[in-house]
Amino acid sequence: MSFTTNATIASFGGKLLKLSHEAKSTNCTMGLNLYLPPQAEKGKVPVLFYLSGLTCTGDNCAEKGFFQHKASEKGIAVVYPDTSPRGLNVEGEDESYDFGTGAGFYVDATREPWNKGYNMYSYITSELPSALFDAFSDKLDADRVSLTGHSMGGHGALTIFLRNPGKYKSCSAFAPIANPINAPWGQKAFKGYFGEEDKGKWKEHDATELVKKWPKEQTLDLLIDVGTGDNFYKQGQLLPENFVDAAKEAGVADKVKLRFQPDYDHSYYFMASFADEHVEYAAKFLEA
Ligand SMILES: N[C@@H](CCC(=O)N[C@@H](CS)C(=O)NCC(=O)O)C(=O)O
Repeated sequence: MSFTTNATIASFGGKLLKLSHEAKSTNCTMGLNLYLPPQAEKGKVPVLFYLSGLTCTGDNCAEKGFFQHKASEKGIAVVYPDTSPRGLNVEGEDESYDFGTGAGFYVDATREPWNKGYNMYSYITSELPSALFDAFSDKLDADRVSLTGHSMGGHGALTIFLRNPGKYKSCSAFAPIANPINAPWGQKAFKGYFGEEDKGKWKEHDATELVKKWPKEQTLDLLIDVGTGDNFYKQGQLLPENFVDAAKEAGVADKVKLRFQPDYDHSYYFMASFADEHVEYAAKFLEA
């Protein structure tokens, strides 16, 4: 599947490409940003997927997350996908900021009418990477891929990583929704996309539930930052302690690092402040 390049922007010595493509899984045209560091001019570079939070497109982090700074130095490409399908005209998709448009929650909906295109799990784990590694086969290394993300995207990064042991080199998260089945944002989304009957399905996309199933023989190394001034943390939307407690109970918490960063809020000032460290962290595993 080919991409249209809508803009090419110089950034930290590399190029930020504003791309769009027709996606089958989401049933619409999807926009995204791809940052190619200068090293991609000479050969394949590893790839870091940054999954965004509620209301975002691929632009928010590309413009103000400052991941390109360290990615350029380390020679890592960064993919900034969108957060949902757009313009499907599903009734109710634009009624609230935390469900529907901009709020795909990185799941494949099973409930009508959302299953017509709210399939962000398949899009992020399969269709988008296949299309990118095909179209940029001389620049992107399909065997070295890591995940990071913020809030709903932190939930996406953690759950996609935990559901696919061995597929990704590393995972980190900023203020992730770490136990969505026990938080208002997650409950609203899972009720809408899966319905209320099958709570087993909810658990399949809950990081705190998934970590209990992580294979003990495989080291679980995660970096999670949460700001103490984050109102969504204070409101119980994120619940990172539940995740760490579950990892401890499952005996896999040795390398799960949860850091509370004093005073930081939920905004991109927070991501920009720690972006270098998260790229540095991914670089270790990506051998970049
Ligand atoms: N609009 C929501 C907040 C949504 C929100 O904070 N979204 C975060 C991700 S969960 C974000 O990154 N927003 C876009 C931005 O700050 O650029 C509200 O008013 O409560």
